[in-house]
Amino acid sequence: MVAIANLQKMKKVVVGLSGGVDSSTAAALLHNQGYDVIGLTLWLMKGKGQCCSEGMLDAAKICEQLGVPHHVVDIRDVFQTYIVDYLVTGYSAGITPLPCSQCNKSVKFGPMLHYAKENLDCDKISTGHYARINFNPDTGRHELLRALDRNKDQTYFLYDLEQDILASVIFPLGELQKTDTRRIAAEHELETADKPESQDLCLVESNGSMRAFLDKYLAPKEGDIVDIDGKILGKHDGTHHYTIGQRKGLGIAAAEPLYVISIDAINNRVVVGDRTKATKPECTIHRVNWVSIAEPSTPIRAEVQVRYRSAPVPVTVIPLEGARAKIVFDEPQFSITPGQAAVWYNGEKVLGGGIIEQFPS
Ligand SMILES: Nc1ncnc2c1ncn2[C@@H]1O[C@H](COP(=O)(O)OP(=O)(O)OP(=O)(O)O)[C@@H](O)[C@H]1O
Repeated sequence: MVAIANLQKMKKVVVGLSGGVDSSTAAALLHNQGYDVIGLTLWLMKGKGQCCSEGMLDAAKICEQLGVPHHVVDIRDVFQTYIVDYLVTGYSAGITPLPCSQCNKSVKFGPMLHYAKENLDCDKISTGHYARINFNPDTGRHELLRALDRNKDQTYFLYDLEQDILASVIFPLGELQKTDTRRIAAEHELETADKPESQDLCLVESNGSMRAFLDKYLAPKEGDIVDIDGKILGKHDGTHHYTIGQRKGLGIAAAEPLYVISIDAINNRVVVGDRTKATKPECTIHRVNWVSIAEPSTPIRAEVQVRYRSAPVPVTVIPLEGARAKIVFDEPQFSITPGQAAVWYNGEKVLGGGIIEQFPS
């Protein structure tokens, strides 16, 4: 009897439902596999209104279709602190923060697992992310691997998940192509089967643009656009409207294309220069999380991605004290942006990642 009770407990899973096709299909697949599925929708954004309630309603419909319970948890305050405040503080300090990895760690997976354990006596959670997890018995670590659908792979946003979370997560879509997901959703006649893709950044989706979102929190503040020698070339209306490597929207006529090469929020200046000035041979990383391997004691070779859609490039990663690392690129790289994540891989395996630090001025 004890063994059967344990088996039943093992099979329970809380599935994070956004109301989109990916999480709906993840729930349907787990339900088919005999899991005792419980749907959970996190209410994330303040003032988002209809868009959020549509997601919750669609999630509720999926749970009704599958005949499983649906819970909604209000964590708008957590989202406000970890995402909205984080973005506003970061942009005002002259960096370009990446909210998604932070959202996954602190807003989604952490609170979901906490709620599942505390309220539902359940220690497994699942989402519709495209990624894979493999337990390596030799190292005792849960490895994070790229999705088989490389175009949908979301490991860049998941590098910050720690071992205790990875041990509790199931990614049912990691081995599927997106076309398979749509087909399975249609076969199950899921309400969400034909729902359009959501945008990469939910805040942008609900505000029209990142600029519109930031303008709600940060007042315009006119300042100078200067070259590397401090010569004034134009005016800007707030350093938070700019990002490293940006070329469009500078409003400066010049013989050669100019790019943002640094953002000096303290002196309210945006510094521009030609493309060569926007390349860097190395950068330092903080808040490093080693994922599939333990922190090494010596430098390692890897391929790093410095933006979600950027191609991985060969590097040496040098571990530093205090959850930091230095990355030395084999070839200098364009547009290394403080605040964005650098995630390093060995083939399909995520070795580690962290946040790019500001460059010394
Ligand atoms: N508000 C939410 N509540 C619970 N889980 C969520 C929520 N938003 C996202 N998730 C989970 O995180 C996963 C990835 O979210 P993302 O925002 O990247 O959406 P997506 O890839 O378009 O997936 P979907 O099609 O399910 O919306 C979702 O598949 C879902 O499992």
